[in-house]
Amino acid sequence: LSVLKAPERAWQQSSGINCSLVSFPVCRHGLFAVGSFRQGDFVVEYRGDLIDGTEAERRRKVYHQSKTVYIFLFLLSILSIDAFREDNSFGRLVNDEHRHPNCRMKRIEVEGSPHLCLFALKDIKDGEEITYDYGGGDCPWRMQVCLMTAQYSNV
Ligand SMILES: C[S@@+](CC[C@H](N)C(=O)[O-])C[C@H]1O[C@@H](n2cnc3c(N)ncnc32)[C@H](O)[C@@H]1O
Repeated sequence: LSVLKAPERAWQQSSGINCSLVSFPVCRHGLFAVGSFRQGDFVVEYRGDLIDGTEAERRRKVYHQSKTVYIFLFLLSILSIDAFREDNSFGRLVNDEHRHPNCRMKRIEVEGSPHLCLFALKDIKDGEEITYDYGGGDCPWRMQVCLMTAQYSNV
């Protein structure tokens, strides 16, 4: 495997996570704020294997479709974080919201290693779901929302 050097995680563990997990019937889990965040705050890291584009492509081919969604490409797809593993980290459980996300994914460098982290785009209240825009690509659940909206608009 062409897995790159494992990122330094100590800083994340010491930063405290003010989030909790909630389960849904449709999309399984989501992450919710425990306490509030201010605009610009660090919220959670998207943790997983740091891999290169070739390895990401290889994994896409061998994974079940439900797992490929955890491969987050960045730096023009040169690198990826693959969060397929159920490791009790919270970042991998954040759901997509392309219209009104409250967080944004940013790449930061820690001691020379890239990390993907969610930062608050606006103030987030206690109990609010943490979301970000997954970006382009096929997201079937977005289509379902559109269909529901279309049905309502015909009423
Ligand atoms: C990175 S995971 C997010 C966490 C996921 N809900 C879970 O329980 O593991 C991405 C998957 O979550 C689901 N998902 C994410 N955003 C969603 C949304 N807005 N509506 C419905 N399902 C969503 C989809 O099944 C998607 O493949």
